[in-house]
Amino acid sequence: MEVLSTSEDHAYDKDFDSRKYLDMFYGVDPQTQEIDKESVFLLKFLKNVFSSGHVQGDSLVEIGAGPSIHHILSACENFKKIYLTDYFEGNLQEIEKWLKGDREAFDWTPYLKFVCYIENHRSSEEEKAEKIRSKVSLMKCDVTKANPLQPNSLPHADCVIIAGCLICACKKTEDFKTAIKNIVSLIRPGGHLIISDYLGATYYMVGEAKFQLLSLDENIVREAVAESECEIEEFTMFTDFTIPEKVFDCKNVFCLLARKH
Ligand SMILES: C[S@@+](CC[C@H](N)C(=O)[O-])C[C@H]1O[C@@H](n2cnc3c(N)ncnc32)[C@H](O)[C@@H]1O
Repeated sequence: MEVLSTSEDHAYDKDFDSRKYLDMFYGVDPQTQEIDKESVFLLKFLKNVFSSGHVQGDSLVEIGAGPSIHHILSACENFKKIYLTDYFEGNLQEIEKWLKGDREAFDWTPYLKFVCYIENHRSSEEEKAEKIRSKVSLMKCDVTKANPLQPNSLPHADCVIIAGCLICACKKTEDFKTAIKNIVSLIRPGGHLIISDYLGATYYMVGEAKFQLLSLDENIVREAVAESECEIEEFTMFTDFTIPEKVFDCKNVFCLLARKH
């Protein structure tokens, strides 16, 4: 049975299967252990940002991290504390399994290996995993709230990452713009915002459940970032997808780095 969902009716609490999501979008061929081209694009972008030396500090917050840890594989070298946050408790529990070294946890080894390789082995896979385990705290979030971390709060962060979340959480362009303002309120002046998301996508599947997406274009993204007191420093796009259209009708994925005034 197909369930068509938006985050408005709390679809992510009801229908999102964290483990199925990981297996579908981040599982690798057991023989080759190769990660997909889109993840390669994103991890190289993040490696370049964090090895540049100008995006670092005390704390980094990832908003809407889902059940995944791969967006902080390079960032873990540059921050003392990292907060991985998501709307759905089940996603945080999935990350917790990995942090605790649970045998049932998703295996991020191919991603750790790849990032160590592109970073010229400045840390070993084990050292990187240990850094993440010692620095990460988990927290609930909701990008529709003026303080997305409510009822919690944190000192202003040096950097916030949000990837593949806003087109799931927002129904209209106006919601998208408001959500970006909410997220930017977590960043200190001069701190950085990293966004990665999809353009022109309208749905994706996790098992039998179908999730609606907000179809964005580049202009809306640029406008929303400009209206949130941030200036875009880098904007890059990837189009060579291998994901079947019946699973995810994505057209382009972008990554951007912006600095808060
Ligand atoms: C497609 S998943 C992306 C997860 C992860 N960032 C990744 O790239 O694999 C979308 C995520 O958005 C989260 N989400 C949905 N509505 C949200 C909201 N209002 N606030 C914060 N996160 C939300 C979901 O719980 C889910 O983890």
